[in-house]
Amino acid sequence: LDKLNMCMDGKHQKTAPGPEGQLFLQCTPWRDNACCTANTTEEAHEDNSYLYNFNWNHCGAMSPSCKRHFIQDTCFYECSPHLGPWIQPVSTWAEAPDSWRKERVLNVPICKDECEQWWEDCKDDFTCKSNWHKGWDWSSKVNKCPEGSKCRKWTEVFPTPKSMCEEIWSNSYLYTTHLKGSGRCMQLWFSGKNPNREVAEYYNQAQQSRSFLLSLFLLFTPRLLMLPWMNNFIF
Ligand SMILES: Nc1nc(=O)c2nc(CNc3ccc(C(=O)N[C@@H](CCC(=O)O)C(=O)O)cc3)cnc2[nH]1
Repeated sequence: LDKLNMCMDGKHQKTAPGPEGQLFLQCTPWRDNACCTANTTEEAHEDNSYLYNFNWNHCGAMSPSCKRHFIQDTCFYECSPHLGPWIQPVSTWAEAPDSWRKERVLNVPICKDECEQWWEDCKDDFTCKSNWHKGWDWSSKVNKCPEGSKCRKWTEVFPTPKSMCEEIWSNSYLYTTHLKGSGRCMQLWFSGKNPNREVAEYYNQAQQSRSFLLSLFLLFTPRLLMLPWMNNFIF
């Protein structure tokens, strides 16, 4: 399994990444190597698309400047072949019955400048919820604000860019202080060669050396000495 070139077992992703000739508009940067199909990328540009029947306009029409970021997020989420280091199994018993996907991404390091631009462009919009994954009223075909959550100013629901990027998709993203082009954060926007491969390489290395050090530690530390520390996990 190649963590640097794979697709998550989500709702719409392909089983393996590969070239796609005809990706649509904002998703075209992924055409050389993508986890999405052409159809998915067309849907990504629609309101209430069949992808998730998700209604961006749940508190009045979302502004075009804001919506383009959500379209780009959808392209990134559906098409990225370099999310391997952040893919996690969805444990149906611990989390809510999250049956619409088998895997998710957790803490993908998003570039500070992209997150801030996204938030700036949505500042004058409205929403009723900070987590858009859960708790909607689905009694009609699309999501509506549930009873008791009123539409509020974007900046009231999300006081900072960090709060928006991290909360909106249940910590899919981790806000960083790195800038696009640094090779230390994932970019939703790019043209030409996908800059996220080397970012995935960097974080994959870091994860591997951390788990190597942990295994050394476990190998050489007598279990009895660890008992007091193990109490942390029992109490
Ligand atoms: N970056 C990124 N990360 C994501 O995880 C992501 N996820 C979606 C998918 N969005 C959604 C939103 C709501 C429901 C939904 O059906 N919510 C139900 C609960 C479903 C369940 O937990 O089983 C609800 O209660 O509202 C599904 C997918 C779209 N873009 C993303 N973009």
